[in-house]
Amino acid sequence: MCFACSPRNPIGLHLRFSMDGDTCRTTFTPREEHQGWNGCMHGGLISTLLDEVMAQWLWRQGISAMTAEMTTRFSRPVPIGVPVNVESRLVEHKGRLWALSARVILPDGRAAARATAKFLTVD
Ligand SMILES: CCCCCCCCCCCCCC(=O)SCCNC(=O)CCNC(=O)[C@H](O)C(C)(C)COP(=O)(O)OP(=O)(O)OC[C@H]1O[C@@H](n2cnc3c(N)ncnc32)[C@H](O)[C@@H]1OP(=O)(O)O
Repeated sequence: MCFACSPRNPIGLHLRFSMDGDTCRTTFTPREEHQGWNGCMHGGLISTLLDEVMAQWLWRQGISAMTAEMTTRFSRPVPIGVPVNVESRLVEHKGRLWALSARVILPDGRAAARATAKFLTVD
């Protein structure tokens, strides 16, 4: 029962994804229970959004892969109650290794966080 995407996980984020050309997208509005710093979404949960949108890009191409490495830059706070768009793209693919990038975008179009990650295909 995935914490990020399962509709049956009672404490999950219940994210829903779609492909838009070569981009995987989701939206999320953080609530009080997702707070870290006062009034802002917890950074670990922002990382979850970024990790999941990249994993889902792969899943939607029929690729089962686990996150092997991820780097996140938090540029601006994500305020509680404000909807954000989250998107990912493929950067590079070599053998079992897939490199992707992702962003969390505020309603004014500015990126609040960016990540790059390496995924390895698993059986
Ligand atoms: C019904 C709906 C279902 C929905 C499902 C939605 C799915 C989405 C859910 C997703 C949830 C969200 C996502 C999550 O939360 S995924 C969960 C978080 N991630 C993990 O738990 C992963 C833990 N790690 C592992 O299990 C293993 O380390 C893996 C499987 C990743 C690799 O262990 P494995 O034993 O298989 O491979 P290897 O170690 O021999 O390495 C093989 C080669 O790769 C090279 N290498 C390794 N690492 C790196 C690196 N960082 N940069 C560059 N290269 C790297 C390495 O040098 C070697 O190269 P070479 O020596 O052969 O040349």
